[in-house]
Amino acid sequence: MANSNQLPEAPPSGSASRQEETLSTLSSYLQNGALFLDIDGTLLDLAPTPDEIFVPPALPAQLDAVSQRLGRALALVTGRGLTYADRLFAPYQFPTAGLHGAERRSPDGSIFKVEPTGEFERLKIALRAETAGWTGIVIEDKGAAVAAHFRLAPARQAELTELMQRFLNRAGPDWTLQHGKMVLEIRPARANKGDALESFLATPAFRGRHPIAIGDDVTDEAMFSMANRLGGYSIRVGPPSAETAARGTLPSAEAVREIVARFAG
Ligand SMILES: O=P(O)(O)OC[C@H]1O[C@H](O[C@H]2O[C@H](CO)[C@@H](O)[C@H](O)[C@H]2O)[C@H](O)[C@@H](O)[C@@H]1O
Ligand SMILES: [Mg+2]
Repeated sequence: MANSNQLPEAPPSGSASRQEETLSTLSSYLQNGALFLDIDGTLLDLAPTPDEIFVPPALPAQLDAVSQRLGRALALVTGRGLTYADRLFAPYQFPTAGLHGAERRSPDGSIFKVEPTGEFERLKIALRAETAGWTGIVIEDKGAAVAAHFRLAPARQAELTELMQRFLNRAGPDWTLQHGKMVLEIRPARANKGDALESFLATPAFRGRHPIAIGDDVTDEAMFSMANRLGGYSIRVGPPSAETAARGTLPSAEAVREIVARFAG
């Protein structure tokens, strides 16, 4: 799988009109839409490390207002763990898929979480120990997944990829290596963001609505394809890219937040 940072990008010409087209298509889909929102890089600006993200104070209530306008057909679909995602938008709680689709809180409030095995706990400790002297590498423990971030040490990408591949082999076939923005993650292989979107769409508040998936990274491609397949719309946040299943484009998380604020009323 290609690293999102290496995706070839389409020439910038015409990007303004593509954004206008995206906004007008989005507003028509929102009439009877169900929103599936990625968090990092889509709702929130990327930060140097996972815990340095900033949640604009107005955003949680605005998301709740949008959810209400959509008859509660709004879900967060993220690589973060479920508990972490909840903390970001407290006191509001949305239907959420965490760990790239492996964890879920369904609209009825029922929770499916993946508990890390003892062996996986030992693997995380070993990974931490092995990278302890690697200045700038940040290990993020997400329970049943673990991320190794190289945003602060980009020169280490190749050796970190090799190391994570070795740890993936040790973890076994129930896990997969997820590439992301300056990050490599070992995560449960059993689900992806597309599966999460499909299963939310089968629940009463979402059923019969047009799915709209908004994301910024490789992991969101599964959700873009699923939204397209189910008669919906998909938007990639970032510079226009030739290699995405997304049909629309928005330049930044700030642009997504502006739409959220406007639609919240
Ligand atoms: O699916 P998402 O909601 O976009 O989550 C994907 C990963 O996001 C986080 O990492 C990314 O954001 C960090 C904070 O801005 C940034 O420092 C890092 O370089 C990015 O890769 C998060 O830490 C991961 O657990 C998520 O899987
Ligand atoms: Mg993202």
